[in-house]
Amino acid sequence: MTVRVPAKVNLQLGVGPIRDDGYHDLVNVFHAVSLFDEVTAEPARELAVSVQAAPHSRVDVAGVPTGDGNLAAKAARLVAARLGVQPRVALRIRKAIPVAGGMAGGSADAAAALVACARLWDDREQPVLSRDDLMEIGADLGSDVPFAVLGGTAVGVGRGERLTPALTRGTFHWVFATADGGLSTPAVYGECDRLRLAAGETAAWPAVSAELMTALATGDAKGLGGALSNDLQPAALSLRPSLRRTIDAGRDLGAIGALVSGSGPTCAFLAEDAEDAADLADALHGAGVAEQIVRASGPVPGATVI
Ligand SMILES: C[C@](O)(CO)[C@H](O)COP(=O)(O)OP(=O)(O)OC[C@H]1O[C@@H](n2ccc(N)nc2=O)[C@H](O)[C@@H]1O
Ligand SMILES: Nc1ncnc2c1ncn2[C@@H]1O[C@H](COP(=O)(O)OP(=O)(O)OP(=O)(O)O)[C@@H](O)[C@H]1O
Repeated sequence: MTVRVPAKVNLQLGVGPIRDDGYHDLVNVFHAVSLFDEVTAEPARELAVSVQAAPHSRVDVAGVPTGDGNLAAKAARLVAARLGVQPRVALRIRKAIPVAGGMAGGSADAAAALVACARLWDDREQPVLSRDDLMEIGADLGSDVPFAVLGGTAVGVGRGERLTPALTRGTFHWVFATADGGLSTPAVYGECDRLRLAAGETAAWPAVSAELMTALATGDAKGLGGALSNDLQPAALSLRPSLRRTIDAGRDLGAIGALVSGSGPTCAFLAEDAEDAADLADALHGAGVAEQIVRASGPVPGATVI
């Protein structure tokens, strides 16, 4: 049983006030792009996880846990518990999504494991667990996991786990610049709070950008490029100042939108069409401002059995 699962970029990440549980209320417009991890689930004597870079990808998997710390292992345990079976499965993860890169790679693997294990253990005409059930289980694993199950483009509120699909038209063409070494998501949220406090700002309640929704619904790439926003970007730039040079290079080289992806350090650039994306990717490669340059398009479906 093999499941393919996409990375995400956040088209709008509005970060509201910090809540009593330590999370921030968000307006989080997720967009799934064609950069995929694959997770294969096979019956085994006991739960085991192996991780490798996908063929032709140069993802550094050294920091990814292979034991119970792996989000895919946690996902398998939760599905087994819900179905009342033992989690006797070997999970083989092949990663093309950068690790700790702000593209939700760990969440993607968790979503893939949810879908794969449900198929393996709940294989009847009327499955006990629906896609909605898997998204609900996923929310306990991480705020980004439900979206990796759903895919497409969607607006997330609460911690980002309560999702509504968004209307989109056509395909958007992206170039991603990965960085050497990741950024910790809690550290980036913490830096966002620190910067706001130091500036005497109180976090406003975020609202969905009408301009962004219109651009998505009409397939207007230029409009989308102008409406991209990420409240975590100042924090990511504060923790990794070299990203400023990457963002500026992308803009100078013709990107119609440029921002840090989620908590970073991957930077995302929007191009007008596939041809411009290829030119931009070549130019960014030549500029030497990133570890790797990767092209992808969106929206694409969420975790899918292949
Ligand atoms: C930055 C994003 O990737 C944007 O989609 C997400 O908001 C982060 O999602 P994630 O990696 O699934 O994060 P989680 O595993 O749920 O939370 C990790 C940590 O990020 C911070 N966190 C996360 C989500 C949220 N709405 N507010 C937060 O403050 C908290 O410090 C939390 O302890
Ligand atoms: N299957 C997995 N793949 C990658 N990292 C994992 C996995 N399971 C657990 N982790 C841990 O999670 C950390 C964050 O990884 P991840 O790649 O999900 O970050 P991210 O893409 O920045 O996440 P997000 O965009 O959701 O904030 C890693 O450093 C690693 O220790």
